Amino acid sequence: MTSRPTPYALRATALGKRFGRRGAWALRDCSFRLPAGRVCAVVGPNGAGKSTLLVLAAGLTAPSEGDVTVLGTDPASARARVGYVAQDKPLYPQLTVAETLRLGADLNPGHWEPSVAEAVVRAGELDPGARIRSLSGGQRTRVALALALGKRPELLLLDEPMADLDPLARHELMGTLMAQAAQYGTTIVMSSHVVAELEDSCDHLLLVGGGRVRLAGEIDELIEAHARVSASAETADLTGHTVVESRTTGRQLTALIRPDGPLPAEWRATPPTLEELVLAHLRNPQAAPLTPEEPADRTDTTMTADTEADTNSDTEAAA
Ligand SMILES: Nc1ncnc2c1ncn2[C@@H]1O[C@H](COP(=O)(O)OP(=O)(O)OP(=O)(O)O)[C@@H](O)[C@H]1O
Repeated sequence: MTSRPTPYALRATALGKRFGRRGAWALRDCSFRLPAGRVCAVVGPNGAGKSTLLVLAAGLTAPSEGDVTVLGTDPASARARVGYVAQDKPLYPQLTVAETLRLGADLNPGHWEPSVAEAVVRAGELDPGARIRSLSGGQRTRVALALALGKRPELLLLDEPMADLDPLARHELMGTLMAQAAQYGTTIVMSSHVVAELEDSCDHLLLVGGGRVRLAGEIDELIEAHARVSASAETADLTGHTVVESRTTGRQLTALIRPDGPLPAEWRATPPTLEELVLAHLRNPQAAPLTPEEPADRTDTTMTADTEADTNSDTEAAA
């Protein structure tokens, strides 16, 4: 299988999903572009639409409106090149660990790397003969990640992958994911509620709130676009700047803003941490979103004819 490099691993345009004809929108008017090779954090409150976005990207459900392009093609055609680990890590409980990995090999002919999957399982000291039903939640997560990584995907979609792992396992598996991204240029998209944990490993952010994208872009650029300021409440005037959050305590005004030009020298301004940036936007859902402009060219649809849908795509259980 050959394909020309695609500039975007994921691209959503006015993407929306509602469950049932009269159901509420789980995701709406969602537009963003994720360049290939990035490690992207998807954050947002419970029910924000993070899992829905990943399910749409994995091609397991169809959008109600708009569209999503995965590795330059439609999600169903990209499935053989995508690893997806769902939040509840579905696996076959009656299979052993070794049988599960063999199933991964059977479902991914031509692009299965047994040594990668086996190394992930071995690092958790899992008995290959143990049945999945006998494993703890964290151990199942490890097997699900082994399946996804063994597939040597170009894009990994991980829904809260670290949620039930102990701190050591988190550290070790995050290291494995980062090594995979660095060595093979794998794009990783992972949802998480632990923002502080993402700061060192992720370079791109998607903040979803109320079913919409609130922040999207490179983390460095998003941080650079904001400032934490403190100034005299009597004289400071925030007019003209985009105010995400502001608070007055006594004579002191503190705010998180998106400056529109140079700030007065007497203001104290520091860049926010990723956690401060995310929390300020979550606390203030009315704050103006910051997402990249849509470029004029749409150069991500560059697949060659030999990248047709792979009919050997995996089952939901072993995706
Ligand atoms: N299969 C479904 N049928 C009906 N409603 C659904 C379905 N899946 C999700 N929803 C609804 O869509 C909205 C977004 O849910 P989603 O699971 O995408 O949020 P999330 O950001 O992943 O939340 P969490 O952080 O709690 O995992 C919620 O209101 C949820 O109830």
